[in-house]
Amino acid sequence: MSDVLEFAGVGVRRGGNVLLDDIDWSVEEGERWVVIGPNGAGKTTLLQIAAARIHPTTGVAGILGEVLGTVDVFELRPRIGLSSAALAERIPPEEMVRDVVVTASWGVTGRWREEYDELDTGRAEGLLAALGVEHLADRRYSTLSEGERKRVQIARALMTDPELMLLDEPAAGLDLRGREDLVGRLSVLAEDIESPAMVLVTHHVEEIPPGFTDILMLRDGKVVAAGPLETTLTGENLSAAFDIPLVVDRRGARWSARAE
Ligand SMILES: Nc1ncnc2c1ncn2[C@@H]1O[C@H](COP(=O)(O)OP(=O)(O)OP(=O)(O)O)[C@@H](O)[C@H]1O
Repeated sequence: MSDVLEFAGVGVRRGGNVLLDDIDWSVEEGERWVVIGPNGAGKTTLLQIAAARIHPTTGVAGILGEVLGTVDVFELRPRIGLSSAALAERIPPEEMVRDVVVTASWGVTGRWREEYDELDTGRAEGLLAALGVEHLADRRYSTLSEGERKRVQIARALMTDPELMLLDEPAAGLDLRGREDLVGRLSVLAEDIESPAMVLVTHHVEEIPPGFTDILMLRDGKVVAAGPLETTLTGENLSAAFDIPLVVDRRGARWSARAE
């Protein structure tokens, strides 16, 4: 079994809808994957399985050497760092930024009566510094800009020193400067061999940080293409994923796409 993720025939159904259909996918240690596809393709559903938040209806999902359904998810989840809009919505607006990060070590959002030792608080502050937002540690989360919030969410996802890092549309809602700043920071993380395996969901190839290695393209819950970025991120594959003729360009380690 693959070290990080090993999906075999994974499918998800809700009511009469097929959200994911027969997905085979494996992620090895050290890999950094982009998951791309149009609205409704199944990207978030796929990430929710990888995060051990939902179970597949069919097939087998291996996560960090365990098989989902045969393992206590509460032991598995701290090994996975997750940053998503759904998780961000659960952060209490009045929470102090430092606490938004430190509470990840208990797997909760919202500080209550837990005791955190200096080591935890020190780690949270170090992660805020690594993301360039240490000066915001004593601010309330609700007072941050969207770009600042995104960076705090990533610091939180790293708090438990995860073996797998999942980022669902981290650049959504950011302006150009915010996007470029975030892409640069994610690139530093991606190029660090100490970083966990990473999976980043996006709609835009412009948001792929340098250092990412592979891409999975989804459409209508199915895999259109999967493999190394250099050979898989082609106009032909992206056109098939988005169902319009697209041209893909690469300049250095950055990608762009436009209609043909
Ligand atoms: N509980 C549910 N019941 C029925 N359909 C659902 C349910 N949850 C999601 N879906 C549908 O499944 C499809 C895939 O959803 P998902 O959120 O995984 O797509 P996505 O690729 O992340 O989309 P987006 O890019 O818009 O965020 C969508 O058509 C969505 O409406």
